[in-house]
Amino acid sequence: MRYLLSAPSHIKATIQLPASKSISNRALIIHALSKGNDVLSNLSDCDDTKVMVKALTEGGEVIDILAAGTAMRFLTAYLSSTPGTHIIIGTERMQQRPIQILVNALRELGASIEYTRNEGFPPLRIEGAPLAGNEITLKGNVSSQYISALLMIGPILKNGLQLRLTGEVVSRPYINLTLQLMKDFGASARWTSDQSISVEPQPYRCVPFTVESDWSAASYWYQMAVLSSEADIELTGLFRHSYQGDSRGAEVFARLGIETEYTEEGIRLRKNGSCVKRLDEDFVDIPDLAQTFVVTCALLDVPFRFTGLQSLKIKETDRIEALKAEMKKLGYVLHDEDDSILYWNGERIEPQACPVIKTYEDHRMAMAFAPAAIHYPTIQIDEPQVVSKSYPGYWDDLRKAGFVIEAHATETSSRQ
Ligand SMILES: O=C(O)C1=C[C@@H](OP(=O)(O)O)[C@@H](O)[C@H](O)C1
Ligand SMILES: C=C(OP(=O)(O)O)C(=O)O
Repeated sequence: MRYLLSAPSHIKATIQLPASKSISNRALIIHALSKGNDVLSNLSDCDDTKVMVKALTEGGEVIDILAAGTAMRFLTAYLSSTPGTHIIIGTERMQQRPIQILVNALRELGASIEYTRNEGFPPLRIEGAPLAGNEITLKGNVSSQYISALLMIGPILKNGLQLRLTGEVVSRPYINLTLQLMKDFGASARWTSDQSISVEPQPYRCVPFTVESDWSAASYWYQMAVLSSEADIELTGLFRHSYQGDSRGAEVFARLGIETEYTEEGIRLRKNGSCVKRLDEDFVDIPDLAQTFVVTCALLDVPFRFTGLQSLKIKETDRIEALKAEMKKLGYVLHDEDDSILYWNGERIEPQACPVIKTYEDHRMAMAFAPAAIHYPTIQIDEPQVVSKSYPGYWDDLRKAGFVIEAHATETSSRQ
């Protein structure tokens, strides 16, 4: 299936954003480890959280986490440290996303984990048992999810846990998010230096907890606000003092002319028309916003150089290659360097007359390219259902904001 999108001439909407999947999935693991009955409110209803809920409530010998990186990594640590034998599987892409750094660290703690297919990649066969804590050294420059996964089991390990991270730590705000949630649930965990974290062997306490809305999802609404000639958008469920690193998106969008006003319910976006001439930004802390800003800057005709993108190659798809290929369809020639930098100096070619944007089973390709309909009225988004990984209501929310969405069957979808 494909969606042909027609954007409204001006956007006025109040949108209840989905809950953060990163917070939901951490709260679920910690809640399971705290063995209490307190309620988690506003859990996400996205695919990545649904698979986590199912794994923790139904268990079962084979656990399929589909495309959820957080579920794969967090459950690997959780299942290793709790009794029971499980095989954890995922999509074809998940079988190409590395997990060796986490598996090796868990094995050092005494975990019993086997690769059932390819060394270093899921699926995994895990025999869970209580683990004893230790001091572990691991790479911090591949995925922060390995570190978050280990940290969350830290309080239940006999001697707690000391982690020493090597290399440039990527996605550091996600590690801080983990530490913050652990503290909210009564754990004692903290950075002891720039590259070391210590967790005390002190059990979690179960507390009622409300999940904040998703700041990564908010970024697509900022994008619509900045690309459209007039916009009045309110996003509800975001907190003024957010735990989420992607709330920094508000500061970056301020440089493109969007002001953020905090309200009782969330935030309101206003255009002020002042925009930088070029944007240079390091994305090492905010990798999930890279697609949003690549599409936005190009369409605003703002040349850019984005660094710190080294984790993009191992996400839902190789996002560096996907961005280059799909932006070319819209007439923008992007360049990459060292697998970690994307830049655009203003180079243009003739855009395709009716571009069909491939989404590569990556929700963020669909969500970041949809706002481009404001400038490209013939744009189509292929396999739009991919958004359910983090934001199942995305297309309904676009309709609410005045977009008209026409579904077209494609050969593959009409055969299904
Ligand atoms: O811990 C998390 O919730 C996440 C960490 C980041 O991954 P990496 O640490 O692999 O960069 C981010 O891209 C992902 O969407 C969610
Ligand atoms: C990278 C992402 O997710 P994950 O790694 O959890 O699959 C994402 O949501 O952009």
